[in-house]
Order: sequence, then structure tokens, then C-alpha cells
Amino acid sequence: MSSVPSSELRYQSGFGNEYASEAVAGALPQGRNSPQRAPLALYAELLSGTAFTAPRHQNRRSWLYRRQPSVVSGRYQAYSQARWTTGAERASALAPEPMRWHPLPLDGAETSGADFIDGMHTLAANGDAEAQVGIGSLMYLANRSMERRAFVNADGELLIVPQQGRLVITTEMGVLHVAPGEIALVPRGVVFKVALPDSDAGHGASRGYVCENYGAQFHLPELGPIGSNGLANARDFQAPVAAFETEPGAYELIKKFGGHFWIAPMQHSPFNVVAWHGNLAPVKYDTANFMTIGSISFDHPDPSIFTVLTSPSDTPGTANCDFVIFPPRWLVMEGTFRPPWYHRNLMSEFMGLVHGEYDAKPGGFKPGGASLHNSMVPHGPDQEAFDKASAADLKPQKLDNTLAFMFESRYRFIPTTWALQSPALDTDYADCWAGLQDTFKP
Ligand SMILES: O=C(O)Cc1cc(O)ccc1O
Ligand SMILES: [Fe+2]
Repeated sequence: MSSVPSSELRYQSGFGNEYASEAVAGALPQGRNSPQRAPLALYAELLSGTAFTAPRHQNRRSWLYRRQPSVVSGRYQAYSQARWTTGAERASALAPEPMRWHPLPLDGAETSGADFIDGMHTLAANGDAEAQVGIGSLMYLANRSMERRAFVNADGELLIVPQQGRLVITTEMGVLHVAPGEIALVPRGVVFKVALPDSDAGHGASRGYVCENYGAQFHLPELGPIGSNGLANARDFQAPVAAFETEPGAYELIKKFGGHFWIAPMQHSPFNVVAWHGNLAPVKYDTANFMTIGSISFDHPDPSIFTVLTSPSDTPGTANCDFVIFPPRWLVMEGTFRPPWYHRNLMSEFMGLVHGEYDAKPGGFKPGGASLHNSMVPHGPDQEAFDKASAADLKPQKLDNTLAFMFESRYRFIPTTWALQSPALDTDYADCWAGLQDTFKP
């Protein structure tokens, strides 16, 4: 990729703004998108991530100026990736139980020789990609970089949350370096590949979480009374600068299309975009830049104050998916039980832990694990957390060195058969609440 050393990597700042970048000076047409002959004998190609007629504030599209248009590729054949399923599997009734998975093993059969695509596993999903509704909650376990192999997803955008191992995400629009603690968002239809520099250097497998969003694109939440600053600030999102590969030779392009996988040979690199402009772009974001807001008086606020990105549904305020983080923060609430309350919610909650401890489950929820509390399934702090927080001296306390997150959806998540049969399923999860005795003192 015009091999850019990471120290020289540059990014464009912002979320959903009009970016513009050229890897070769003069490659971007000026004053129009589609001149009779594009500069430098490039082909102009439009990539739209929304309908042409989507309202202006939601409309996302970019113009790519490339050495050959995307349509130049070999024919597609079926490709097998049985662990990456799409949408809700409804084969059997699902018990209304809280569910949890231990960290998926990094040295298991799933990982060996797998790259980011082959190592993807759907744990739970809802909705239907054809209907452009719902999300999948996935985990990748991989130890091999994608080299002359690229991927494109027609079924949704991918929100990538690395948990172990850095990622180098080469996209048509340039390169993103993404480390645990950071996230990346790759729009539907953008071709990319993922290299695993830590795995390549012998530091073991790479693992992380992915939200495959079949619905409306993620955008920043409204801030309401918070005002014009705070939470994830648009400025802290980083889009790549244009870069293209120069090495000749063949590629494989894997495509996810209608829940099925396809593979086509290409005689050239799909990373051949010399310049681009527009507001549809992959981005990365460092969660360390999240301006966290909390209660400075009393009570535990709703976790919606931790929303980084939201994918709306057609019911206002009732998201297809909210991406919510639980970052390091101070707890200062007075006269308050500080961890999450016991609760039953309309919304369904899939959670993961990047590192550290989660305050509602200090022992049982491990980095690389996952939990699922579907709509109206009761849950809350485990006994250890309840006992500690009920007796705690309420001086200011820093929850440090931690990053949990939640994919929260209005639609119930259906775990996959693979996830239900996995040895990582924590069949004793509900025991963490079993000791909460009736201590009523009338
Ligand atoms: O269940 C959970 O751990 C997630 C969560 C956290 C919180 O602070 C409030 C509500 C909620 O669902
Ligand atoms: Fe919850």
C-alpha cells in the first residue's frame, strides 16, 4: 500500500463530513465529479451508502477515482463461511434466561490458520439483512493476516472492537491502524482487508468483537441538554487518507451478499483508488477521547449517557442499535448504590469486555467474554458486586483500567446454534445471583 510506515500515517478528522484526499497530486477532479476524462486517466466511481434521495443530513456517498472500476473482476463462486451467520435463527424456542460466554479460546481449533474473515463467529443476531433491520454480534478469532485477499460486505456496515491484537485495516479509501481501546467502522460496500501485526510478530492470536449492522448507518447521538460538546466528539473520528497498492498480481475478493459468501479472482489489487472525496468513509475512534458524563449528585444514570454511536430504527429513540461504552470514570454519587441497578428493559443487551473489570460483575465477566440479557430478562449486579457496593465507603472512586461495551438493540438477540453449543457458554451464569437472600427487616 504505497507502504506507509505507521509513524507517518495521517488521517482526516471528523465524522460524516466532506473529506477529500489524493495520493497523487491532481488526481481529484475540481468543480465536478464526473469529467469527460478523469485526471490521470483514472475511472470515476460513485459509492452510495444511502439511497440517492435520503435526506441531506443522512445522505452518505463518496466519489472514488481508481485505476480500474470495481466491476472489473472475475466471476463469483460460492465460498464457505458457516460460522458467520446472518439475522435471527429461529429454529428453536429460546429460554428467557440471562446468558454469558467465557472468553472464546485464542488457541482453539477456530483460530488456527484463520484470518479476520474465516475466523468470524456469529454469537447472536436479530433482524434480517434483506429487510435492512437488526444486527449481528460477532467475534473474530484469527492469527493470519489477509494478504492478497480482500472482503466486501453488501449486508451491512461493520463496527469493529478489537479486544486483543492490533489491526491494520487496509480499505479502498486508505489505511486505518486500530488498537484495542479503539474502534473502527467500515461502511457497507467498502472493500477492505485486515492484517494482524501482533499475531505476525508471534504474540498470539487476535480477538475482538464486531457488530454487523444491517440497518440504518451508525451516526453520533443527539446531545440534547448536554449541549454542543461531549460524549464522542466528531473531531476525534479519523478517516484515512487516499493510498493505493502498486504491487502487481492477483487477488481474491470475498463478498458477503444476502447472508451467503462468494469468492471471485481478480487480476489486480482492489486497493487501486488514487483519490476520493465524499462523506462515506471508514473511520476509527479512540475511546480514550470519549468525554464521559455521569451523576455528580446521586443515583445511577441510564447508560444512554455512554452512547458513542447510534443506528436508529423507525421508532424515535428506540434504536436498531446503540453502541455504548463503559470507559474509565469517576463515581462520586452520594447516598447511592453506585453500580447498575437491578433491571428489566425493553431493549436487549449484548455486552463484551475489552479489558479490566466491569463493576456489575467484577469476577465473572472476563475480557474476551460476552453476555446477553434479552428484552425483559432480569439482571443486575452479581452478589459480589451487590455486597461490595452496599457496604462501600462512598468517597470518590475511580473505575480505572477498564473498557466494557454494549450493543443494545430493540430486537431480541437469538444466539446461534454454535454459540449455544460452545464449551465457552457459562452454564452456571445464573448462580451469580442465587445467593441474594431475602433480608427484609420489617
Ligand atoms: O446490564 C448492564 O450491565 C448494562 C447496564 C449498565 C448500566 O449502568 C445501566 C443499565 C444497564 O443495562
Ligand atoms: Fe442491563
